[in-house]
Amino acid sequence: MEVASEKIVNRDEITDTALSLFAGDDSIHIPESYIRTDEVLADEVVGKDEAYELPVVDMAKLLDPDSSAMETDKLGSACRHWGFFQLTNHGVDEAVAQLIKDSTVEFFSLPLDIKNRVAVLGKGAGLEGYGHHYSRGPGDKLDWAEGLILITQPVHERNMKLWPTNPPTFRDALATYSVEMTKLARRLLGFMAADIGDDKGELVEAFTGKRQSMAMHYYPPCRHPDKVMGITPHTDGLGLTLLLHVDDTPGLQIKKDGRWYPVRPLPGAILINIGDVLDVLTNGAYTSVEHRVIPDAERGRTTVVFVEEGTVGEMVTPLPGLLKEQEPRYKSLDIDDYIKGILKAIPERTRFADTLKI
Ligand SMILES: O=C(O)CCC(=O)C(=O)O
Ligand SMILES: [Fe+2]
Repeated sequence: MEVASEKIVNRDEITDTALSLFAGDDSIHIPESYIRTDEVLADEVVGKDEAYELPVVDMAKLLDPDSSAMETDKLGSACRHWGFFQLTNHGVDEAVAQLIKDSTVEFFSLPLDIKNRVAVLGKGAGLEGYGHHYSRGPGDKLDWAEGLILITQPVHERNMKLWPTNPPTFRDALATYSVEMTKLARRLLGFMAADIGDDKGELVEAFTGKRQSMAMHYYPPCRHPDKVMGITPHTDGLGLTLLLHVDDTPGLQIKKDGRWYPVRPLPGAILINIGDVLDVLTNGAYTSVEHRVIPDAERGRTTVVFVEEGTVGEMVTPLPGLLKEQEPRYKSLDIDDYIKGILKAIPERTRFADTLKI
């Protein structure tokens, strides 16, 4: 992402000390830079004595003419009220999903010097590569995780110096998985379009041929999960996010009405969440949801996240077709300026899309 080279977002490298810490070395105290107890405990986590259900959408029911309308309503309701859902029967090629899962696990288990061959290139050099997740205030706090972020589409924007060659399957896994996710996103967007009343294909068009990126995360277990954050609370700044759980370790929490709801990964499901840009494209009908990760006390957790951008031409804007019957709730902005805006907003922990609200 060329525009990402603005000197504003920082990703710290993973050091030997960080890895020993993550490996649970008792002789190392958790450094202050990882301690965020106040923030972790600030808002209530729903659970223990309260039953709750989070949205699940079934792709097989969306595709079946007998159940499609009802399931589309369910999809719409999840996108409007929760901004996320777990998608079952999604039809993703199992071998392709397995390849990216295995390659990711293998990558994170490699010695640090090999992983650091694709390390983040340092302050101001862009968001891609292996390292800590980008720092999102307060101060210089670090997330309890290793991450690898890469642009996957368009092909000419791939930064091959940062695409791991170890394990040898990784590059192929990334390329084939991104194709598979593109197909799935297309399909889902078609049902979202039906739900919001976009009968001109504008929503699918907005995502066709646009930039895509992937983030692989490994959240090591932490014996003090009330002290550290696996990923700082945020909304996804771009369009649509599709998340694959590599294991069944819990950790992701979704915020609704001021409380955190832990997600229990459904075996084989893909988790979908609405990013800020999709909120804008739907003129505020869909909600981008705040989420965070708290590491598990016992088990590591690995995820593979695919993100797709969406624009009308080059613009982040409500879909023109929707504005025939609705007043715009967001101003329009060129995607390059929008990305500059979100990069500036990341360390400030603000949601740049809010500045476009009318
Ligand atoms: O790994 C997860 O559960 C969440 C990752 C995430 O929020 C992101 O990559 O934006
Ligand atoms: Fe996210």
